[in-house]
Amino acid sequence: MTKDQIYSLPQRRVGDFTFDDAVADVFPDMIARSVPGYASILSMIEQLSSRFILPNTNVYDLGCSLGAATLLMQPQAPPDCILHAIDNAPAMVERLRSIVNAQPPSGCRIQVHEADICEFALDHASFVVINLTLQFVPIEDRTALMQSVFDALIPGGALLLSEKICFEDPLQQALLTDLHHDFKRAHGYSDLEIAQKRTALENRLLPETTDSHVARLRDVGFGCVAPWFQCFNFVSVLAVKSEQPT
Ligand SMILES: C[S@@+](CC[C@H](N)C(=O)[O-])C[C@H]1O[C@@H](n2cnc3c(N)ncnc32)[C@H](O)[C@@H]1O
Ligand SMILES: O=C(O)C(=O)C[C@]1(C(=O)O)C=C[C@@H](O)C=C1
Repeated sequence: MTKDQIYSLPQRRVGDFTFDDAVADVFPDMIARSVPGYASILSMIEQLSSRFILPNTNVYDLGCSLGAATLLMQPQAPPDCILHAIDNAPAMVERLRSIVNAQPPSGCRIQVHEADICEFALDHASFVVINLTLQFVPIEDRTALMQSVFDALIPGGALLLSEKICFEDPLQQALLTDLHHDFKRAHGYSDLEIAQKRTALENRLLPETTDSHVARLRDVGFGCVAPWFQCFNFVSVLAVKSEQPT
């Protein structure tokens, strides 16, 4: 795994964070050392996919990057499912296509799409994952996207949403941010790397509170909305569409 050193040298002007070739090359290392609980979330996506994915349905990984979640879900999916892995970063899509093409043919089909998840038509889905990606979608577009996920799900289908979050209480915000930075330091990032990446993400990654996410998911129609995981300022929520229309 190539080590993430993108922010290790001082930059005169830190530009906005983008999912370009440099990031895609180091992404597995970057995300593992930046998101506390990332491995646990992935492992639960694998477990949840075996429960929720049903035969002859679509499964979506929205903002799939290099397909970490997609590749864990594939063995859980019956062969007549189609697993759609969608990302709008060419650097991610190109690498994921090579990874998928290098796999021995087995399990359900994976279709990799280079597309904006806000414009992609979703249909007949049993399980949808949006892992650390809604945070990069403009806030004003998030409800429409969650509505399109809800509308595409079959009754009993589920959405797994993981996000970096913020807090209304300034003391909680400061403490959890500090703990996140301690986590990064403990995983080898310097204060310079932490500070420069923070600047790069400032206008790109717009976190909301857990309450805002839960309220939005309820508003678009989910009958059961269950935050099931939190580590510092990262949360994962499972939302299930009721079997009966409400
Ligand atoms: C933090 S990464 C997601 C990590 C990945 N889901 C995982 O579990 O490893 C965010 C990804 O979302 C993609 N992305 C951001 N906005 C998007 C959009 N509007 N449409 C499609 N992909 C988007 C980025 O290109 C990036 O690959
Ligand atoms: O490094 C951070 O502070 C993060 O917020 C981590 C985060 C994310 O949550 O998406 C940011 C950018 C990279 O895609 C990987 C992880």
